[in-house]
Amino acid sequence: MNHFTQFENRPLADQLIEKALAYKNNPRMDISKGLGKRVGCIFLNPSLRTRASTQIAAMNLGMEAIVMNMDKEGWALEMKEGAIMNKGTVEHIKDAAAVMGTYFDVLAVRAFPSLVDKKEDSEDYIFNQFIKYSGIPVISLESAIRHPLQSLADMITIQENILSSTKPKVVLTWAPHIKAIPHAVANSFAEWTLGCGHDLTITHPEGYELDDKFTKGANIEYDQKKALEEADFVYVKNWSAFNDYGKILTTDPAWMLRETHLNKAPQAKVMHCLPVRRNIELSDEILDGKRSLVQKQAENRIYSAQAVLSMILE
Ligand SMILES: NCCC[C@H](NC(=O)CCC(=O)O)C(=O)O
Ligand SMILES: NC(=O)OP(=O)(O)O
Repeated sequence: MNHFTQFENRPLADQLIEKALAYKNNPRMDISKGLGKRVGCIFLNPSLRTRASTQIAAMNLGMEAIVMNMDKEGWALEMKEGAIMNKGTVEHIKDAAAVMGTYFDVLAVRAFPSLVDKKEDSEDYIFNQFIKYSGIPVISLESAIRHPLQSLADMITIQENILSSTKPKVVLTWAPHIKAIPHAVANSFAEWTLGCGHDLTITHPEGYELDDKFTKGANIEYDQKKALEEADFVYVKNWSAFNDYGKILTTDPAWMLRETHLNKAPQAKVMHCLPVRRNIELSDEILDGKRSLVQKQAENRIYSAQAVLSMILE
């Protein structure tokens, strides 16, 4: 594996899940694998889980992680080709990424979308500049359109919590939020869930259709109540509109998942990538109750990152 940016194929996903579970069982089994190697973790946006879990994963492999919060600690980066840099940006991505390529063996980058320029976001322009100019393997720590380390952790969590041998019914439900939120988590969750062969239903208010590049093969159901019937896993997430790009079309609180929504899904487990806006996206009763898998997902972020780093080191 060279870069890790998206779902590639089922055999690779299965291999990553298996590797992650082996590391979960024995986190330091490959403690010398990354000796003498460095991963640079570049954050253009805030993070708790991704930052800490990637560092722990690197440490478990004997690898050194250097974290740079570029939005606060680094020079403001210019991303535009041919820019005349007479304003706020200090250093061009060409120069900065090339330097990173000489300092690190692997680069890991978080670059959220603008939610303003649909074309640039859809091309994952900023993230791809790091690939283009660093010349080393790059891992996505959430780009404008995908969050593959989160999805890998989610697939591990689903696998650990499947009750029967039959195909689980997975439901991705939109939830209200006070801000315009990226599509990356929802896109990737759909991409990985479908890629791993699960049955996926997506429910959201009209106007919140995701890019169909990620949802082809899913059942789209606008009636949330109907969508949730007999669900085994319910993934709760807000995203802003994709068609009317970056807009908030509704904040209808009826879409916030509560226990009563799950009357017809007694076995349903509830997932969220965190951070979660309590009692806006998801109710306390669900987050603090028996259905919640959110802490297990967060824990699995370590092993998802460790499996990916390990495979890149090979
Ligand atoms: N990495 C996990 C989620 C990151 C981001 N959430 C946020 O920006 C939440 C911000 C807030 O709640 O104010 C998202 O959904 O893509
Ligand atoms: N789930 C997730 O990516 O969390 P952070 O934004 O805290 O890294």
